Amino acid sequence: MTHFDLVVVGTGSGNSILDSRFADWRVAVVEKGVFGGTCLNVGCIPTKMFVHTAELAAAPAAGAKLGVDAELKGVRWSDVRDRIFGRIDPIAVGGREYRLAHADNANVTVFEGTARFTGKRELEVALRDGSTRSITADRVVLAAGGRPVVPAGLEDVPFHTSDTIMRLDELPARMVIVGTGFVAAEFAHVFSSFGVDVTVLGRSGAMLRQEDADISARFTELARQKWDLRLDTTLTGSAVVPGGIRVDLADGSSVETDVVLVAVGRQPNSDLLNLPAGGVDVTTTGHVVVDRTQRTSAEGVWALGDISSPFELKHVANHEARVVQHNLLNPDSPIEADHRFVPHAVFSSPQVAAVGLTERAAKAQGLRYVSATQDYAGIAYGWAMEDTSGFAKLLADPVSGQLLGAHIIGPQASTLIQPLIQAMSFGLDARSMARGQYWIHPAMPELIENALLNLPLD
Ligand SMILES: Cc1cc2nc3c(=O)[nH]c(=O)nc-3n(C[C@H](O)[C@H](O)[C@H](O)COP(=O)(O)OP(=O)(O)OC[C@H]3O[C@@H](n4cnc5c(N)ncnc54)[C@H](O)[C@@H]3O)c2cc1C
Ligand SMILES: NC(=O)c1ccc[n+]([C@@H]2O[C@H](COP(=O)([O-])OP(=O)(O)OC[C@H]3O[C@@H](n4cnc5c(N)ncnc54)[C@H](O)[C@@H]3O)[C@@H](O)[C@H]2O)c1
Repeated sequence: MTHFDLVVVGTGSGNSILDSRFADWRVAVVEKGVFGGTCLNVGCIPTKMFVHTAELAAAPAAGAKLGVDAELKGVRWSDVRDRIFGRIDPIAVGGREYRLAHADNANVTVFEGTARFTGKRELEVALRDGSTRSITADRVVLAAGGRPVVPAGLEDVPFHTSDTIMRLDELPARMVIVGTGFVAAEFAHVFSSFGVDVTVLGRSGAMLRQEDADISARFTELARQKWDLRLDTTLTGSAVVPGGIRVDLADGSSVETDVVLVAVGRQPNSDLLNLPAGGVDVTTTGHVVVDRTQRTSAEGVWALGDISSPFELKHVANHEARVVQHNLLNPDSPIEADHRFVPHAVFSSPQVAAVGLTERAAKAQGLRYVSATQDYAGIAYGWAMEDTSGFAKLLADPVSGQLLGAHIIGPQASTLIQPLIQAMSFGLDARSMARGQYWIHPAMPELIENALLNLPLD
């Protein structure tokens, strides 16, 4: 049994905790998979590299209505894939090497295997070579993330998740995507832009239904023009058939495809950790229970990121890692995580970005609010793009002008949202934000300026 000052389980955001301030701590890092976790290897970073490439592939088709006749000659899938992972894989390898061998990490022991609790702050690691190691620690950080959920009905066919779909050997002609959330919206955009015939299956009647209803409705309407949307139905079964895979739906229809991508959400990896032995409580969804300082129910055990957060976003995992880092180093002056205004963006086509309350949530909370929208079509840069479907929607307190929620669907939504996140985080009211600064003309942020001015404040 080896004792450590600190054990970190998971090398996604957990890996960023360690720096020179821990140089005289005895630290163990446990990783069962690839160094760097989901975001680097199978999440945010490669997906956005594919999304950017998809936008280039889609551009010729979009040019025609502006009078530019261009043609997509082809997508060299294996070159795209190998360029992206040729950049990412060495980062994961380098991160592993750094922890294993660099002088900065003389105090760090890396265990490559799966950790599970055997007692309070006592862990057993099943190493990849088949052996086990028992370790104890004064402090444990759980940063073990989550994994894709696989629905029933796919027992008899091969299928992909976001973990594997980006490494396909070749681009298929047809793809069925099960799910209508972030992963479905982003990969439907990527693969359809590359020429794949995409079908999306959803249980509910809309895509991105967690978004504000106006955004979800607009996204669904646009998605229907590009992808075969089969909504309000569920997958009941599937079979391998000559030439592909048949997916059967509850409405009695079926779809034939070459590849199935499952995108129905993620579950925390808490079940791999034998948490009851460690005294660590979980919610009914399997998320580790944490207080505002990221402490779990077990003394000396902290958690961060997807294993404990319902947000399942990298910027949240990184923020929580900084909170845990501070609290490990400064136990007498702990800080709290700030989850007031957590933004997100869906990098599909169109992009969607949001922060704060949807109109549905504002109503449910009984808040007094006013709302306003501004179409891209009504701003000069929107004319330049000939955009006819994008808009921003703001919700604000009618008296104070404080923003309650902001929702954007359209080009560069993920960037345009940032000043609104800033305004909400620092309490800047809509009037001051609109008129207390210059807005560059005729740039896209005029969308935000006009949406702010459209708010019917008291
Ligand atoms: C396809 C996709 C796209 C995404 N895009 C975005 C995006 O654009 N923006 C955004 O903000 N977020 C995005 N996310 C979400 C983001 O990737 C996650 O929120 C983030 O990576 C979570 O970080 P984490 O450190 O909590 O967990 P992870 O990065 O998942 O790290 C957990 C690590 O723990 C290891 N582990 C698990 N159990 C054990 C165990 N018992 N013992 C040892 N090791 C263990 C795992 O192998 C893993 O390496 C995306 C996710 C996916 C799937
Ligand atoms: N741009 C980003 O920030 C980004 C991108 C990708 C993923 N992510 C993160 O990863 C998480 C997982 O993404 P996701 O798209 O898998 O989940 P999600 O929660 O966004 O969407 C899952 C969808 O699948 C539906 N669903 C659930 N069970 C189903 C079933 N049996 N059959 C059909 N549909 C079903 C749900 O109703 C939901 O609409 C997200 O919550 C997000 O936080 C973020």
